[in-house]
Amino acid sequence: MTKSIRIGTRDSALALWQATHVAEKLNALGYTTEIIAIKSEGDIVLDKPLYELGITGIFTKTLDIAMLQGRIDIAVHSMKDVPTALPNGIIQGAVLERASCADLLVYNKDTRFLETEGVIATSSLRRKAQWLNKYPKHTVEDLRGNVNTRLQKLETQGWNGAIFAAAGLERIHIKPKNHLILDWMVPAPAQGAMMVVVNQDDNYCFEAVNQLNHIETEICTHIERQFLRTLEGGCTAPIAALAQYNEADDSIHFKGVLLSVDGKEKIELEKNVPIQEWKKLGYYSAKEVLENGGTALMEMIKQTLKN
Ligand SMILES: NCc1[nH]cc(CCC(=O)O)c1CC(=O)O
Repeated sequence: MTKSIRIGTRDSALALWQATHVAEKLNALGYTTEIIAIKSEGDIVLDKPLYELGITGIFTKTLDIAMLQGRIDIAVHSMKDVPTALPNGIIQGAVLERASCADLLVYNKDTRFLETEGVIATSSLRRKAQWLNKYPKHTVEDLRGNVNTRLQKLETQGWNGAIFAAAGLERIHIKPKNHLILDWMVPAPAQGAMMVVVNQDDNYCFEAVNQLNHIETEICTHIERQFLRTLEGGCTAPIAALAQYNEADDSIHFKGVLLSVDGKEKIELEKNVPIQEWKKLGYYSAKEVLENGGTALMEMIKQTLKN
């Protein structure tokens, strides 16, 4: 029996690229596919920073509903936008091989402002906190919308620059001349990876998409998301994490960071462990951060974000 696999996606250029990428891979395996673009509320509600809306799954909510209603069979997400707890009835079918996980600064004129004072734009708590930690004299302004909207605003607003995920720009073939890879900034958990989700009891689609799973990326993103979930306990906070597999000695290198919203406080952790310990690495790393002042810092973050 063959059926056409209906691939749900948001309708931004980046999301459509990602869905098409998955469709092509499934087609190459002999599956028939169809892309269904659905407008997500994440693109519509723009009058408040996302964290103020108190919704962690703002980018994924609409597709989750469409899937639970049977309007689509699978959904393709930027994995960093997927809440660590999936809705009931929806499971992870595949994690695709990670592209670049780096953040990059697109600047307006030149980078001389880095040495002095400057204004950069981002809506990400993680990017803002890390930026202010490194450049305490700078100001960070809020900037939301999809990648194209954000680039347009950068041209007109008089900011010195704005921060983007390298993977997002690469996928839609945007290569701003004025850019700087922020190699010191720790990425969001699962940045640069894509997740395909399926209905829990849809064996046909699970079997199809699971063939696209990249085990190394699955393990590394599992560690990063477990770190996030253990630290946050359901609230949003400036958290960064990166796990990297080292083939030479079959080990995982992990880096995790928790910062205050103003970037003044930072708790960092870095470790190298044998691959065999991957399953609980995110959990133990988060516990270590919590014990080293992280519990108090999380409390402070909650208070700050309430106002
Ligand atoms: N929240 C928006 C979002 N979600 C995923 C990406 C880019 C692709 C990725 O990081 O996997 C972006 C854009 C950005 O952060 O600049």
